Amino acid sequence: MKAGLRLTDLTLRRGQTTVFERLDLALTEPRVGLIGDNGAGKSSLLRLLCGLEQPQGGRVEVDGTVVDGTPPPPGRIGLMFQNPDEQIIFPTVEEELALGPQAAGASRRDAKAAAHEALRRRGLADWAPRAIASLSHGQRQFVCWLALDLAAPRVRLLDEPYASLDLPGQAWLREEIRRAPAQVLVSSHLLGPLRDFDRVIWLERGAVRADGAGAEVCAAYEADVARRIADRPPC
Ligand SMILES: Nc1ncnc2c1ncn2[C@@H]1O[C@H](COP(=O)(O)OP(=O)(O)OP(=O)(O)O)[C@@H](O)[C@H]1O
Repeated sequence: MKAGLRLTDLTLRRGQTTVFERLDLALTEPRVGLIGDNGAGKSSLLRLLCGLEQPQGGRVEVDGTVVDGTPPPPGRIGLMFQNPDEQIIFPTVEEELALGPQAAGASRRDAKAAAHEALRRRGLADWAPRAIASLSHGQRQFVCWLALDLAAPRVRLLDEPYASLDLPGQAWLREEIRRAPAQVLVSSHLLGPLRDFDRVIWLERGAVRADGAGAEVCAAYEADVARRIADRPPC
């Protein structure tokens, strides 16, 4: 079984909108960035990879197994949602963080202990009993990352993980991603954290516009955006 992600001849339509038409991609690098304008297809790609969306044509494979809509086994692939409220299901931080270890077979007690330890190591021990409803949007994003980290899937998909993080939070998450023992795909409008990735894919209306080293692809996208802004007719 070959480790990695593969999309073959993939077509996705939503109503009248064709999101992807016969897209082919093979992703084996440990860090892959996804960039592009709103609506380019970044979230759709991540949702296809974890089976939340089914294509009309083609195939999605994770580590050689076809994604067919049945839930993946614990430990294979996990998604950090763009909106934390779509991901978080429990009312308190410790319950949410205990979910991954429990799904992997830990007892309730051990899962809670793992949740507490993960928080303690990050200087957040007092978060354990907190109600999710009492956290800010950015703090909920922390919880989503920690939940994914405790679930420890081999592949981690992060959809706009920096969207609500302050500057210290962005630096914290960059470091967490750098150290994660997993393949990580990050969709982001914030380009800084992706520049040192081995591979960044620029999606444009569901097609690959550029694919290569992070620094080059991010610079090409920025130059294109600058051109488009310069070409805009004055208001
Ligand atoms: N629930 C939906 N129903 C119908 N069309 C949708 C839906 N969600 C997204 N789309 C369409 O699918 C296409 C891809 O959207 P997607 O959310 O994957 O883009 P994105 O690159 O993640 O955008 P953003 O940067 O705004 O998050 C767009 O044309 C969008 O309008």
